[in-house]
Amino acid sequence: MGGGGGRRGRNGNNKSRTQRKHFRDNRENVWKRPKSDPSHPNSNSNSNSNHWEPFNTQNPAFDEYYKAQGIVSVDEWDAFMGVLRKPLPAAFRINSSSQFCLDIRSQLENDFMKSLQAEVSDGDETEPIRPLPWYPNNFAWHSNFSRMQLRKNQTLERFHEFLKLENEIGNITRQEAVSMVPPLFLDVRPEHFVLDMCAAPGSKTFQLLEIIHQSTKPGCLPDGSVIANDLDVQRCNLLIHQTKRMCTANLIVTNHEAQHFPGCRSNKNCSNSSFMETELESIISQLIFDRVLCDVPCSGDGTLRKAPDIWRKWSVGMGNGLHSLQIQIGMRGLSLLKVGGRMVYSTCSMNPVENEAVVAEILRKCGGSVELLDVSSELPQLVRRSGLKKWKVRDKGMWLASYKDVHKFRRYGIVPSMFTSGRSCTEVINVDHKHENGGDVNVEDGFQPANDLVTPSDDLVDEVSDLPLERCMRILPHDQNSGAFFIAVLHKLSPLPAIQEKIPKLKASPYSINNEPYEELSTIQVIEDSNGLETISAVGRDEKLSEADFVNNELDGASLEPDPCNTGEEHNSGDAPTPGDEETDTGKARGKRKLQIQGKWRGVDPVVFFKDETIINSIKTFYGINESFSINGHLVTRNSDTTHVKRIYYVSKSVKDVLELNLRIGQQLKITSVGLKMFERQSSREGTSAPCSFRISSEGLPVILPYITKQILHASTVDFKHLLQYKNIKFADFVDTEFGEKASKLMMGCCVIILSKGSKALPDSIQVDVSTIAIGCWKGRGSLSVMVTAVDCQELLERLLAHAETEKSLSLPENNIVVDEVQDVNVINKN
Ligand SMILES: C[S@@+](CC[C@H](N)C(=O)[O-])C[C@H]1O[C@@H](n2cnc3c(N)ncnc32)[C@H](O)[C@@H]1O
Repeated sequence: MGGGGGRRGRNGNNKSRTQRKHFRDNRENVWKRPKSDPSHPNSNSNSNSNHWEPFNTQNPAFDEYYKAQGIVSVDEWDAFMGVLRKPLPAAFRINSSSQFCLDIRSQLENDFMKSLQAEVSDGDETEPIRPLPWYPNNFAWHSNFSRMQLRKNQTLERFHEFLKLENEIGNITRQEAVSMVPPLFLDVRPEHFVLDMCAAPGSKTFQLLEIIHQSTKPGCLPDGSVIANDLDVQRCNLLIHQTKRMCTANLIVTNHEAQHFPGCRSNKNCSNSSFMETELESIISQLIFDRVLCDVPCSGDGTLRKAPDIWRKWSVGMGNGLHSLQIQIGMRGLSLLKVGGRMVYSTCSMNPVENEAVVAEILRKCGGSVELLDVSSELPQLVRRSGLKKWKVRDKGMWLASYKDVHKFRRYGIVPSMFTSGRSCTEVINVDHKHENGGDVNVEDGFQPANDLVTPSDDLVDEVSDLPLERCMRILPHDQNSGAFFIAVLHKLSPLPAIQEKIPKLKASPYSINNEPYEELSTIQVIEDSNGLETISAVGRDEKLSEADFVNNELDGASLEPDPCNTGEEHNSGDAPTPGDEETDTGKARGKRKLQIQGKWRGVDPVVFFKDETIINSIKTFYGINESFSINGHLVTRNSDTTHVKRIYYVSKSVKDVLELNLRIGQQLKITSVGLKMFERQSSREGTSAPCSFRISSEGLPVILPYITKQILHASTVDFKHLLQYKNIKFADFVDTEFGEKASKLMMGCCVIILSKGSKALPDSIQVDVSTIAIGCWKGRGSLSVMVTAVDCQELLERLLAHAETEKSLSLPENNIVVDEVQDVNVINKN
């Protein structure tokens, strides 16, 4: 496929030596920051200089800590640190459930791989882009350019534009390569019910949804679904924005502390239920999941190449402070997992206290009901290292030989589970007494606390874990030019034992809201019955947020555009868009205002089933929606006053079941976002005279398309392209006059135009399939207008042109007409 290369005359073989050199120089770039940055050691705060200086990538505490942990051998240390100090190459993933995924892969393989090589190389063998060998179907790619280079280097402009556009549409997702790994080990299938416990900003949620949606036919929804949870409400909004590109009816976004995620147990025999007895038998009575992703908050030192500021901030305390929370989240995840299910525990940290120590403690607590899986045969091309069997604990400049030192040196916040043995104080002391009695060396007597100048000798920590921690995986940057990650795959064999635990007061984590600690001292009790269903009782901080939590809070993702399906959307005074400008209301200022409004109403607006028969019937009649489309019970809104509903969302069967459960149990689940926007009230000037007051939204169109029998027409390729280009065409101006006539006879209001395969408009009754391209339009008095965003129009046009160019290059005689149409479009472009 030709992509856009030919059209823009960027075939690249004529690049000058200077340009190539410029590229090579750029590739050796290091991160830079303004010299006047006050946090920079060499900064001169009075200087207005525009000079950029390399980030400081030195942190002696980091070196000392990791040298002692032995995550790499002494020989490798320099290579490891060398790569860690280099910027991270960009990586991205093709959305495998996108209609255009094969086209995009082919464009990368056949166009960009070659053209980029030609543009940038001068005998340089390094491939500018290449598929990640361990990712299935060549759907994930590594680029040797950092994000900064992609933005700054002119020779890469076409590729950068391609990435930007496809990312915005949702056909690709930029994501750090190693962050793509945990969902792959989760072994998710389309029928699975998956919990993503700490999900924001949502790149892994997106991957999970892709897997769930894989190979679903048009108009069908998968049986499975994903609940994506995050404690941080602003990051939840980023997640909603990310996953909106997926157009899914199988996602629920919630806002809970993962360690206290509600079990939503309902009493099936509850007599005041509004459900029929027969229905009760088939509905779920508690949330238990087939798969759980536990990608916990962590110190993040695996992302040093992407976020070099961590060099300055890093301290041993970051990992130590999160250890207990990580265990709690892991335990909660396992208690919500079905017997036989898989949970992946992962962090983007290299620190064993956040990794092996957490996994070891989870295994100890679960006492044989959970096993650590050996997944060495899965993804064999992914280079990874075995988990550590022993590690060292450090606190405030001191190495601690065992938990006994914690008391001796008054190290609060250090818990037994951080140590390789996982033993508590009493256990350690008992062991020492045994040693004394047996004539062994008394560790305490002989122990000299290490200080910052002393590297711990191996005999300080001589214990080796007897748990199979080597089955954990640590991905290190210098093995395959990536970031670092830690992954452990757990399998639940039987119900968890009853666990009685004291949870110590936790330090504030980097993710806490307004720097408040997550939890006061509390007691948690987990009791699991023989079916694997459990109850959890805990006393914890109620994380209700006040309006003040939102106001003036900038979001770190600059492109954030909150999704209207968030709480409070019905209270927003924004006018419904007029035909032709659907979903174009994405200005940042407006986004911020909406966010504040969402904050105000968060937790107040429940999700309600939309049951207004008059409206539903009017929609069904207007679009001729086939009876086989499950509509009743699948529509929800956030406004119980249905006369003022602006948007109606569609939910899959599995999501519907969860919502019904949540209603029965008094809305324990705090739902931030749910459903696929399917219908939107049309309140434009034209809309008031339309017989149906709801139009079909572009997100919902693919799901309902096979069931629409009225207000639908097939357009020839040329007329379809003209619609995308001009946005509004008078009936008399269509090339195919018959089509123009048919369009004029549609009812006033929303209609659907399908691209005919071939040059002529086909009969309007043909079946839709995965390759069907359709857009929502507005039939007005004298013309048709598209109701698709400008960026969607652009992407569709480019894709159609790319197809036509491929066909042209194949020179098939029957494609002559298509080629003419391409020329036609090019001529229009020039004008
Ligand atoms: C490593 S990030 C998750 C990245 C995410 N899985 C992804 O792939 O995009 C950790 C997330 O945990 C969230 N978090 C922190 N503490 C939490 C808690 N107690 N419960 C739930 N989420 C929490 C943070 O807001 C942050 O978004």
